Amino acid sequence: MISTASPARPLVDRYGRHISYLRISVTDRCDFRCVYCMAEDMTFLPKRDVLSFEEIETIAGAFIARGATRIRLTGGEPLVRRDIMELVATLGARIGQGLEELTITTNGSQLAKHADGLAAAGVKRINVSLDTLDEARFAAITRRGRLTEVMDGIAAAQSAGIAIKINMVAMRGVNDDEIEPMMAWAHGRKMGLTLIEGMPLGEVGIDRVDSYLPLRELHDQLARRYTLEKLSKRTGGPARYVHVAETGGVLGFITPMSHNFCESCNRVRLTATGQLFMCLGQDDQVNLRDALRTGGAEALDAALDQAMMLKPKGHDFVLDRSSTAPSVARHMSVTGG
Ligand SMILES: Nc1nc2c(ncn2[C@@H]2O[C@H](COP(=O)(O)OP(=O)(O)OP(=O)(O)O)[C@@H](O)[C@H]2O)c(=O)[nH]1
Ligand SMILES: C[S@@+](CC[C@H](N)C(=O)[O-])C[C@H]1O[C@@H](n2cnc3c(N)ncnc32)[C@H](O)[C@@H]1O
Ligand code: SF4
Ligand code: SF4
Repeated sequence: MISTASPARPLVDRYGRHISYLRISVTDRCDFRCVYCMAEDMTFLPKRDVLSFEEIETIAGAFIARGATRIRLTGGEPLVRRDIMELVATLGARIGQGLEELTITTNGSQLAKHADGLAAAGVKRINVSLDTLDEARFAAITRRGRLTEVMDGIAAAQSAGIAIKINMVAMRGVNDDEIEPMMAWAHGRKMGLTLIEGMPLGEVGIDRVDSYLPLRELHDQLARRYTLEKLSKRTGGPARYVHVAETGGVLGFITPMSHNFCESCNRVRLTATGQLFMCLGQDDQVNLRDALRTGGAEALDAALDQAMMLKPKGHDFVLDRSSTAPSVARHMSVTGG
């Protein structure tokens, strides 16, 4: 059951930033092992510690009561969690009752079977992660995935009327030769494309320094070949968008490494086991599962206040040869990106 008992006090951190966006990692498990996200051998969170759907709904309800208007389900791969559509349906029922948007970030592998259910629950747009259009390269980057399944998933979501943004982690020497083809492909199918700079989280399968591609540089290169018109459009996320006159599509840039966007941060992240991380790039956390299990709605509300006091100003990502360890030890799959 979703709690509505909390007082309607907005969530504002020490720096005056309003937190209106909750990202929920429903599982840290995944059917892929993308080289920039996970290691080949991963130790996952113990299943017994994972929040039940009822607990996730209660926590989501507490956020909505405190002014959160957007929820994104992520992971790991959110669509591999058993019975995930039950959670999607319950959260979707909150749309229009405080919640303005429910969405999901997915690798697309299970999308074909869930696209209609997502649309029926009120999901209007989703982000699908795809770094290449080449089958062999796709298999190498994901270490597991089959490109045709993702393509089928994308087609099913489009048929269900869901708008799609493609997320592509841009990596020098891995997929940088595919940026223009990916843009033509996505824009030709009425999908947005957002390029992402790799972030140093967790020990993984690539050399992050060698593969780092500064997107400012890339933007300037593209600007010599295309007419890039800056858009004021913001989704509440860190991406900056341009309209590409030649393709008629939208291109986004997420640049945590080359341009820090933390001053306008509006989000926090709940892990599958109920830890609330206040920043993707820091370790500050509050245990909402313990608060909920031991103290109920009141303790949960107090834990949200504590979280606002602990939210850091921003990340301290470092990417150079002098720092061999990743800036943050946990993998992206724990907090869901
Ligand atoms: N550093 C940083 N990166 C983020 C943040 N939010 C999302 N990202 C990264 O952006 C990439 C795309 O994330 P998505 O889950 O698709 O979300 P989004 O692009 O914020 O989605 P929109 O709501 O459509 O703007 C991932 O690699 C995330 O790790 C953030 O607050 N800080
Ligand atoms: C962690 S995944 C979780 C959701 C889903 N499994 C997917 O891949 O879309 C969320 C996003 O984070 C991105 N990501 C993962 N590791 C990253 C890293 N180290 N740096 C930048 N983006 C990363 C992925 O490409 C994906 O777009
Ligand atoms: S990026 Fe997404 S699909 Fe790839 S390993 Fe991480 S969680 Fe799985
Ligand atoms: S790095 Fe942290 S503070 Fe910066 S935008 Fe991301 S979550 Fe917010």
